[in-house]
Amino acid sequence: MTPRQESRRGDAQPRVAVVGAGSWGTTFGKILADGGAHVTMWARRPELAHEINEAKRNSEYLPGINLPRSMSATHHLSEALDGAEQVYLSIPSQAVRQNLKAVRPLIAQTDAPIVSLMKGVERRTGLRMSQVIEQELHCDPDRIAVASGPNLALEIAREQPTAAVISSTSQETADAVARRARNGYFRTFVNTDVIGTEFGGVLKNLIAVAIGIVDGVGYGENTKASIITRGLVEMTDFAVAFGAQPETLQGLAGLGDLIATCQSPLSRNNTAGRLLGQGYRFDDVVKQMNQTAEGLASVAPILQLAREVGVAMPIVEQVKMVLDGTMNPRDIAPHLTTDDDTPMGERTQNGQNGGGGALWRSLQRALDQFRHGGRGAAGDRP
Ligand SMILES: NC(=O)C1=CN([C@@H]2O[C@H](COP(=O)(O)OP(=O)(O)OC[C@H]3O[C@@H](n4cnc5c(N)ncnc54)[C@H](O)[C@@H]3O)[C@@H](O)[C@H]2O)C=CC1
Ligand SMILES: O=C(CO)COP(=O)(O)O
Repeated sequence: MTPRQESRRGDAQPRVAVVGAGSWGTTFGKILADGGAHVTMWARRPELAHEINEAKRNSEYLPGINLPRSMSATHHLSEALDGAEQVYLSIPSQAVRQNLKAVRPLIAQTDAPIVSLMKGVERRTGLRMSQVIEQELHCDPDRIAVASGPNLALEIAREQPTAAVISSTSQETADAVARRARNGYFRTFVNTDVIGTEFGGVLKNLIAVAIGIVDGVGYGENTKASIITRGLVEMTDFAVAFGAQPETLQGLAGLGDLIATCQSPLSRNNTAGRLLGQGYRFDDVVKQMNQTAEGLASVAPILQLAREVGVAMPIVEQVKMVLDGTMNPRDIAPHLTTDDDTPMGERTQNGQNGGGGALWRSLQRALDQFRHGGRGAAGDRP
């Protein structure tokens, strides 16, 4: 039975499409199917589409996981997108623009929300994925949503209880996507801070690479806790400089994802860092990774963006030096090595963590409520 015929059987169910059948795309497809949708996956390789259809498995990316009957797959993009009321994208960030060129004519007649599940920036332009989508699909930003949070695919595929955040500049779009993408083990919160939500997902990957490096070297919990804490400061400074709400970085898409990714051996960014810390060269690490580690491609564009807005990112700078082979992984540390003699305050550049931070936050909140007719824009809300 073709995916189209199979989906006709479930016509009462809302239909959604997931473009990309790797570990996160397939897991998200399962989330949506377990939430009541009929899901059609687009897989680049026909043999993977065949395995999902016939065996209800994706053994390469999600070993041991049985997929729901209401999930099917095709390697024809047009079949996957046909009639979809929401479209989810889950392919490596560097391949998104090129794939969107094929998606565009196929969804020209619909106004289905487009949801980015990705956590990288485009290397060449430094653009976030929602910006690339807006450019390539020529669509209203209110139609675009992003999903983020502490979401290690295999744990969720095993139905371990997890929270995530769905963000869109349109509250209506965020709510519609959050309602569709939830079930008994996956709870979605919403916000309208797309910049903070996307940058949270991108930046935590870079800090997770740093954690992997020190883990590989053999350093212990003090080093890791120091990097996580100072890493969150770097993430917040960077994102706020680009217009994010600081609260978003304290939520699921910031601190939440930072904790999950830095702690888990399931994280590919963490794993790539660990190999570097063990002494493997960058090229060898890339060869060993058979799944996407977004952080490796995002380091350079993020540092370029940081320089443009004058934000210091000492930990990310050191990750780049280790990747480039210009710093011994043993020398990576949670401080700026060139600034050792100058005592620094611990707070973020926008004044978080202190009295100034509280004042800043209440001013932001007041402004925010004013802008949104009494409702705050940031903070993860059910
Ligand atoms: N795996 C996870 O736990 C999570 C991943 N993400 C994000 O999801 C995105 C996708 O990651 P994963 O699914 O984990 O990666 P993956 O490596 O498991 O799968 C990537 C998929 O994209 C396909 N692909 C690779 N190059 C392509 C190209 N040029 N054109 C079209 N398709 C291509 C692959 O065949 C594969 O199906 C990344 O941005 C990642 O940061 C977000 C949350 C959790
Ligand atoms: O984003 C993730 C968890 O939230 C997955 O992290 P990795 O891409 O490092 O595996």
